[in-house]
Amino acid sequence: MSAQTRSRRVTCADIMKRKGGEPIVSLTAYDAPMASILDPHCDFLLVGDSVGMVVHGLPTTVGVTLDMMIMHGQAVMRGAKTALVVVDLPFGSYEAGPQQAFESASRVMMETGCGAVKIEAGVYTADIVRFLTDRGIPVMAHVGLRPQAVNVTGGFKAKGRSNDETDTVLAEAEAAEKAGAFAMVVEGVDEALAGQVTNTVSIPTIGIGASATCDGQILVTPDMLGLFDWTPKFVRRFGNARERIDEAIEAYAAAVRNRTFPGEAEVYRVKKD
Ligand SMILES: Nc1nc(=O)c2c([nH]1)NC[C@@H]1CN(c3ccc(C(=O)N[C@@H](CCC(=O)O)C(=O)O)cc3)CN21
Ligand SMILES: CC(C)C(=O)C(=O)O
Ligand SMILES: [Mg+2]
Repeated sequence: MSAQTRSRRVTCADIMKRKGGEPIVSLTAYDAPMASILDPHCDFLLVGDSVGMVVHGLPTTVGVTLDMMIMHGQAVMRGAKTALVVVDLPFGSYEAGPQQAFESASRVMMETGCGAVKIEAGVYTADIVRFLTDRGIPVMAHVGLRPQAVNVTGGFKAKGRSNDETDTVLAEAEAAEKAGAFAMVVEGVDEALAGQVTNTVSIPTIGIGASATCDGQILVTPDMLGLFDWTPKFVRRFGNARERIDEAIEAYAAAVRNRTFPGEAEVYRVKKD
């Protein structure tokens, strides 16, 4: 199913079928109006825990709560008509084990109506992925650079710098696939390693900073729109939202100051009865 011609919502099975086929297009979404703009262009929308950084101004994703994810998930579901919606499980809501993960993931599914959840997968999360999948919750894994582990890894560093690191990422990917994940995000890994992961697993890989070897791509929407000054290596700015917004605000401020706003067309002249 290609974008724009869809008569029903994209499913996890649709995404799985795209392995090795037409690249999967995805972006992050956090609110209803933006979701409605992204929807016709994307196969799936991710309600990423990056919301903490790009919407709430937190320094990392570690402070994001399950309630925040549910509230943004609900908003995105109201705007996204046909794209699959995937919601990130935030830090602290699944790592304790399958039971905790099921409680969090089932709340997300029930309260938002989204189609799948995503977890940052270490090898240890295989049990969690299996437990959720067996009980009706589709899981997207997230391997490589795992932002929720920033306090252990000491920074957002690309993976693949040593054989050890390469083996770990491959092991994470294979564990997630075997445990029943329907797709996986591969973040911040060396191009050769991304190709190795994509060739090894039978489920689609969605890259972010992981080269064109992946089966699809994702970016943080405000990054690709050019809303921020920061540009890590993997981001391409497809727009210049910051300048466009700045121009509009500047024009508004000038119009207020010189009293040309509100103008003739923008005032109420109501008849008295
Ligand atoms: N706005 C935003 N965009 C993202 O892509 C994003 C978030 N927030 N928050 C959650 C994670 C964190 N991510 C990040 C954050 C920083 C770098 C970064 O600074 N990378 C450097 C160093 C890379 C290296 O030396 O290995 C770079 O220059 O790319 C990478 C990924 C990706 N995710
Ligand atoms: C960068 C993507 C994959 C993500 O996990 C997020 O936006 O939180
Ligand atoms: Mg995330």
